[in-house]
Amino acid sequence: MASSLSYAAFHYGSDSELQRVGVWEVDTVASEKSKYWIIYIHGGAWRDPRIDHKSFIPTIDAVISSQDECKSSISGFASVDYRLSPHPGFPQDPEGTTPRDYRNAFHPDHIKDVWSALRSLQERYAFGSNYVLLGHSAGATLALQLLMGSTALKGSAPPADVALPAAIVGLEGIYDLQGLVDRLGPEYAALFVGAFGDSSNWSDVSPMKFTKSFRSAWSEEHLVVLGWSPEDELIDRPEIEGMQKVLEKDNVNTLALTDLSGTHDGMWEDGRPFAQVIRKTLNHLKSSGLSITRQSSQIFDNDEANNRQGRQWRL
Ligand SMILES: N[C@@H](CC(=O)c1ccccc1NC=O)C(=O)O
Repeated sequence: MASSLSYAAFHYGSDSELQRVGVWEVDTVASEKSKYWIIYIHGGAWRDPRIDHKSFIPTIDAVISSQDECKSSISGFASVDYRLSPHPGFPQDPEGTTPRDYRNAFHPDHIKDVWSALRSLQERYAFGSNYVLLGHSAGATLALQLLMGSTALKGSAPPADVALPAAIVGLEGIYDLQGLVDRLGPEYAALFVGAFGDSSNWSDVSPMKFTKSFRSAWSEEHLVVLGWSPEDELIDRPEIEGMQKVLEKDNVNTLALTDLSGTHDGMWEDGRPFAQVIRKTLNHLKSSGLSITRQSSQIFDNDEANNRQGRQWRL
């Protein structure tokens, strides 16, 4: 399992204990063009201290224990931690907490950390753009924010020396903060205020509200995969379909996989649903001529309304 791979964690910054990445090497010597690193950004609404880089382990296990030959296209796995905002359910005593352990991040700290983590990984392993970047929930927001450049960095220029990925995979992603609050209720606003301040700041950080082109920063070889499960009790279908429309308007190669199974957090806890998405993404990258493909399932075999009962996250 992941324990059969060599694991190491290193820090890419010194302000916070959370400025670290975990790395599981598979075959990092071969730098063949056809091999990819698989890099994960966890979710937890920018604030949940219970979710960290190790939440990627079940997915790694599911990939390496499968018989699928996609394993031979993987150089290694990495999973990014980043500074978190305060969580009201897990208050910290500012007096008794060291600055390194104090969770008081505020936008753009989270996305700046993701850029720094990628730079550090690229310096160490020299994989350039040969990587697939997956993000779950708030991690999917962060992954797509890389394509938004200075808009998602409060006006600062993104680092010029960091290569963008060959593919971005958004899983159960948050793409429009205001839209989620409007559709699903004011509890969602509480998740976003701690990270971004009041709603006047939300459109700049919401990928679905990006007014420039998602294609302009990106090379010819590129792909966005949007994964979603109808059993997700926290993020609804319009969130994924809305993002898909924006990407397609910008002529981004987009693959929507809306028939995954599992609940919002159950998917990474299980690992197999995300492993399946990784397999499909690698196969898609390998297949020639990345033409725009749609694979959205139109089959509503789950009663979404039932799954929406008690839309409540665990505090
Ligand atoms: N467990 C989180 C909530 C959370 O992660 C979440 C809730 C609703 C919609 C998306 C969420 N996470 C995305 O990263 C918390 O307690 O803050």
